[in-house]
Amino acid sequence: MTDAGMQPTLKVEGLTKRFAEHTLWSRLSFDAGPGSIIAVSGPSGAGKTTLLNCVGLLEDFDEGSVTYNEGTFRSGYLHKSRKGQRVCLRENIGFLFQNYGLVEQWNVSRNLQIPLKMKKREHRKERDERIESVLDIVGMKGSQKKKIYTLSGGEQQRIALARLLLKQPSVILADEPTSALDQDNANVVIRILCELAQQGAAVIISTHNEEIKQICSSIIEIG
Ligand SMILES: Nc1ncnc2c1ncn2[C@@H]1O[C@H](COP(=O)(O)OP(=O)(O)OP(=O)(O)O)[C@@H](O)[C@H]1O
Repeated sequence: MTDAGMQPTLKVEGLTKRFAEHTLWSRLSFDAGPGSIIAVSGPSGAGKTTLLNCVGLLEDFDEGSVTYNEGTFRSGYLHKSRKGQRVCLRENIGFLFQNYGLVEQWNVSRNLQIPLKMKKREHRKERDERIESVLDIVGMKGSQKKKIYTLSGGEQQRIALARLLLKQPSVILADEPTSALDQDNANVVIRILCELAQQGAAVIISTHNEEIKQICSSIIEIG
């Protein structure tokens, strides 16, 4: 998944997840380098969402490790130190969820200021220009003042994509990002994820969608 000699952006080694006596998946290992698009595939209940949550440091796992450029997170890391997790989430990881993950009561512009604020204080004009530019890319030009709850699901997912374009995370974890969308909106999601990969992100997508699997450099089957 990475070129020989190139440092992977993300390294997953021997990852195992259990709920009580039930082992969801065990000893999963894979690398993801800049530009790679990896599908996570498997039947309903196989643990695709749980895998993305574990790789994205939102949920602990029972064995193994997840390594980003900043360091390695081993099983139990959530009980030890949350600082590394917070830095990694802020600097490296971007999510694209089925429920869009936006603050519904805020308008589009305020939602899109979150990644910009996290990076550095920018001048207002430059910030607004960048927001305008990414909204144009996702086909949502002029929507800055609209409240999120007034937008359709497809429009909300476009705003979530605009947020990824602003944040430029090195790893993007997308959980069934097209499952609730019509074909036009699904095409936008696929196009932007490909662009983000071309710009150097490693993209991991849980999906049942055959079109998405076709753009992936590899597929991880679970369950
Ligand atoms: N906190 C939890 N405690 C116990 N079981 C859980 C917990 N979270 C998830 N599970 C179980 O783990 C299994 C995998 O769930 P997950 O949502 O990861 O599957 P999935 O492959 O993404 O499914 P789908 O394709 O339907 O979205 C399910 O049986 C679920 O009930």
